[in-house]
Amino acid sequence: MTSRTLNVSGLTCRAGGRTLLRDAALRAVPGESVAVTGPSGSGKSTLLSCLAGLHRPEAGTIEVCGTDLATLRPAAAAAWRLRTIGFVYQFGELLPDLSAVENAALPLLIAGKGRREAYGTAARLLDELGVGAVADARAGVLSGGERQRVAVARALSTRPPLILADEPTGALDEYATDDVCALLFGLPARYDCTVVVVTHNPVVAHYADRRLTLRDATLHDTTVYDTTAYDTAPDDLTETAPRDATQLGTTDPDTAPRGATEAGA
Ligand SMILES: Nc1ncnc2c1ncn2[C@@H]1O[C@H](COP(=O)(O)OP(=O)(O)OP(=O)(O)O)[C@@H](O)[C@H]1O
Repeated sequence: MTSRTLNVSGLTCRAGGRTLLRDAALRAVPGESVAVTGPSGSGKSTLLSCLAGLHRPEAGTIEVCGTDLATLRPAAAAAWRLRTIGFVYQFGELLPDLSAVENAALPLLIAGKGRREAYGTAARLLDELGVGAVADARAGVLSGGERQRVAVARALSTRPPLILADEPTGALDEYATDDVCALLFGLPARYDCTVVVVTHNPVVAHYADRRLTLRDATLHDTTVYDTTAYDTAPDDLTETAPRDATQLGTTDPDTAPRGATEAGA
């Protein structure tokens, strides 16, 4: 059986006096990307916070790479997070007075790596991600697209199995958005990680293997599955659907994969 990066079930979460998630399920494997869309204030960022162990849910189980987050003590959680999760935010959130390579090396330095190793790894990653030329530039002068590439390098520097990105293209024009999407959604194939992206933008969501919509506290699978790629009977599709380990627990006939409701998924 494939080991899962994410194995979430029964997730119920409240914030600001509202229930944002009710009995949500989410599974994902290495090499897979998931986009989460939904109205403003529906709880998408809070979902990411739950996955990172930064927001404790009211109910449910969140396992990330086999670790049940409920068992993590706060002191251990930070070190676990550093090893396990890379974050990409809307504006890159780089330290503007540090160079690109210094920003990308930070998680490694915090993790206790020596300067030579940290800077060497960061410089290689910047090269791989197409921003080697600006490695020594101050982060504050980078373009939006460059900034996000450096932010992705920083997120990847400790080689975490899970990358969480919250509106990573929200501050970019359409060209830079395409560019950053190609990079971000290409990471699972290149680095065998799992990428979860929260976005308002359906164009961005379209890049993902799986698309979820959070609305009225329910996480729907809104992926359009290409059933023509399979020559199996419809009943078998729930077993053989693309990247079958992300399972979202929806029985909504409007949003479930074709064949899934007939199969009782
Ligand atoms: N720690 C908190 N304390 C109080 N309210 C919170 C907290 N975290 C989130 N909320 C509230 O929960 C709701 C969902 O917030 P969240 O940021 O998760 O939504 P979102 O879908 O990411 O929104 P947007 O797309 O606008 O960024 C909001 O009404 C927000 O004010």
